[in-house]
Amino acid sequence: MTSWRSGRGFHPRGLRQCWKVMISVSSPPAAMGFLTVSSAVTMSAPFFLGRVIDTIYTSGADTETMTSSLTSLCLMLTGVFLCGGAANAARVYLMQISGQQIVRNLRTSVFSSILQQEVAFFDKNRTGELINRLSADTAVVGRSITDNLSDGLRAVAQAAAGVSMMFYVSPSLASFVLMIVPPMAGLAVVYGRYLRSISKCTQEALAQATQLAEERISNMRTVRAFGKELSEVEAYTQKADDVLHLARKEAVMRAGFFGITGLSGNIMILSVLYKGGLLMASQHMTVGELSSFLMYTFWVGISIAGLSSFYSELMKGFGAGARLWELLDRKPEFPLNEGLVLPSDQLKGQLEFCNVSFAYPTRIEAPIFQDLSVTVPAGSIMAVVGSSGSGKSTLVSLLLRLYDPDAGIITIDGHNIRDLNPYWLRSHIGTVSQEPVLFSCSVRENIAYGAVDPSAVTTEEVYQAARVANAYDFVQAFPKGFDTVVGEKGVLLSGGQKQRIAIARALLKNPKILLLDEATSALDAENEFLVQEALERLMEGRTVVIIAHRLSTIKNADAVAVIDQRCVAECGHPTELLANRQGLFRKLMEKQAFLQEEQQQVLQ
Ligand SMILES: Nc1ncnc2c1ncn2[C@@H]1O[C@H](COP(=O)(O)OP(=O)(O)OP(=O)(O)O)[C@@H](O)[C@H]1O
Repeated sequence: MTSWRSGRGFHPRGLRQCWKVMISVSSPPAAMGFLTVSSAVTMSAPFFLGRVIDTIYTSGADTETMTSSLTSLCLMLTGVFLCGGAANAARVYLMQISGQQIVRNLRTSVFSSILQQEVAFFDKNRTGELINRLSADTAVVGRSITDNLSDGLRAVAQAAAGVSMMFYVSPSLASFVLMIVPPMAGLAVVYGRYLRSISKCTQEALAQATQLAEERISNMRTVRAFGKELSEVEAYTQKADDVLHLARKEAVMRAGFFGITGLSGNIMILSVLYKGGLLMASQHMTVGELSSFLMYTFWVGISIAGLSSFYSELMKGFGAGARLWELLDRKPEFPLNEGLVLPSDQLKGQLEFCNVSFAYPTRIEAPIFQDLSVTVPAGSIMAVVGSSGSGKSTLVSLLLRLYDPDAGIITIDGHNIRDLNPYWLRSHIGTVSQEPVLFSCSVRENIAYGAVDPSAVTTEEVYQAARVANAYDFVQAFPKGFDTVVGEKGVLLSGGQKQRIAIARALLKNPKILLLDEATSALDAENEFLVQEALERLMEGRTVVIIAHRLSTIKNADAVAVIDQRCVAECGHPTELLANRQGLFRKLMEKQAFLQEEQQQVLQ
């Protein structure tokens, strides 16, 4: 965990982001108006109340004059107070609404910023941490610049008005009493800095706890299978203890700070009574003026306490916000929607890797490819084979431009994919992975997800894609048909069913290029036949790169690329490669045939 002492002064980037968030909402100007009215009313009250007291004292025995002055003053004050109450209610309402708008804008900006980042960013940042930033950090920042801001501004306005009125009523008493303000302000700054750094550490500790919980809950089946529930609770408790430890430190500081501010407030009142009493005795102050002054002292004391709390909340927000500003300011390595857009109807789909070298950014010391070259002619099927970990899936990731090669280029119809608009590029590439990911929504929505604009997809188009993918019958057999919700990651479906929904999704996209990762896990004979048939229909008329695990798929390919030692070791028609007895492909196939034979024997 980072040290809580690491906090520094205001960061201009934080202030800039804060300002952007603030100006993204519309109601603050009106709220400011109501704030001014309600503060003016509140701060005029002590002055008029002093007048009422002086009226009572100076009218002597003339009860009639006193009654009429008192009545008119009280009626006027009631009217002013009513206006003040209404203005205050309007201020609170508008600030609450602005607050919610700010949190909403902050959340959508952070979510959008996360989704714009390149895939390598997600290799380095853990999901739980990002979710924590989106939910917890935005809430802390939002609270600190919204609910808190309204009360803080009110405190500023009231403290300023109160101090001015104190000088107006008695300049000498005001100068005496306000000597306490500079040391208190110094204390508040020190306290604020402490809070900001500790808040940053608290958010980091919370993020680690969320990360652990998120990972374990989403992989609950594994936790259960290994019987690790208790040890996982223990691990989570340790993370929660880290948060508690920081909260204790914050509580000690908070207690000290608020104890000192409370004491200072009382000392201020006592000083006013002492010095004011002396001024009254020397006829330099009336009883009404002393009463007004005392009330202003109260208000200023309350406002200063409000200001300290505003400042400390703001500092907590800055602490939590440090991680958010980083994310909001982060520019993705490659923008999603810039670059060349080719006429889609002229796209043929020829793929070429030219001397590609690549290492994952998180493991630059272990290159996956070195000078890898291979060509996939338009409309052909290229099967990619190789031992586990040789880089077959990496090849697919590079084609999708999830990562950029460190050297060499990848082209589509002769165009370097780095020059192409990534949205356009991906709209022409369909993928079906080994374990297709479905979202927790209906089958219909999952299939329509493949289209550029899912809302424009008709029911008939969804049905047609499902029919071609051999998914229509089993989906219709569900009680809610295509409206059946498939559960998180499609957990309510079997492996073969998920595959066929994913094929329907790819069909709806109608891509020119298809990247397939054949399922390694054995499906039952019927499912395998249905999936295979659906895949064959999907592949028709497209350029296909398939990470192949089955002999049948490999035999039907136009060419096979064998990946070994970080490059394409052999490439050619499967029968040609099989003919080479010393070849790598032949050895791989012999191994696979041997494994299949063993499998058959076990089944018999
Ligand atoms: N995101 C990543 N960050 C760092 N290294 C990775 C990442 N993804 C894969 N690797 C590493 O890259 C190498 C190639 O992985 P890849 O998944 O491409 O192999 P594969 O041939 O598809 O394997 P398999 O047949 O087992 O699926 C492996 O050593 C793997 O550990």
